[in-house]
Amino acid sequence: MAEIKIHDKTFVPFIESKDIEQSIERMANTLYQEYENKVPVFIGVLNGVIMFFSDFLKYYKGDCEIGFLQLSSYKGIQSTGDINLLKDISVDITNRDIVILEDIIDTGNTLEYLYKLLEAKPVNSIKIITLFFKPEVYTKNLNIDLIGMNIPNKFVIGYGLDYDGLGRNLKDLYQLKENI
Ligand SMILES: O=P(O)(O)OC[C@H]1O[C@H](OP(=O)(O)OP(=O)(O)O)[C@H](O)[C@@H]1O
Ligand code: HPA
Repeated sequence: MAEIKIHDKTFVPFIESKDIEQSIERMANTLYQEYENKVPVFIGVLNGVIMFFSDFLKYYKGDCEIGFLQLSSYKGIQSTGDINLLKDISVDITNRDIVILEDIIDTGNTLEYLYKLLEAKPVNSIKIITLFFKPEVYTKNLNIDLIGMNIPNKFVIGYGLDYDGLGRNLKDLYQLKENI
């Protein structure tokens, strides 16, 4: 894996896809044990979740349904703190057991918005899971039910995550070089 340049920034290899997938397999098995006799609805938070969502489903052994919503708040490598709901939840979740899948929880601003959005919905239960988590910068007290990997506070791209629109199609995760 070599360094790559995207827009004005250089990124270095950080986590290989095979290690990411191992972590996802563990997450899928953990959830399967919890929902064995239920049919959960997995809701992906677009856009960043695309690869995680798809790989997670491949490893999940039970019956499940899916849906999506789309939120956006980043400009460059910074959270604007201003969350835009670009697409509301695409399926009826009334009385359902829902699991929200996030690709990354960083400041927690998006998670806080999600909690407020979901509070108003008549669901049976809610779990929030994330593939990547940055514990050093997470500022909220909100519960995260399952975390795939803790990562340091450095901007990452690849495996669905972007820097100003680019980099989502990289299969491995890369880290901003200037921060090292
Ligand atoms: O914890 P936070 O600091 O709020 O960051 C996490 C959020 O940021 C990214 O979304 P983004 O707004 O970049 O939209 P995208 O998924 O379309 O890239 C990511 O997919 C999370 O939803
Ligand atoms: N990379 C890409 N998108 C993000 C990040 C990150 O490190 N944190 C929050 N959204």
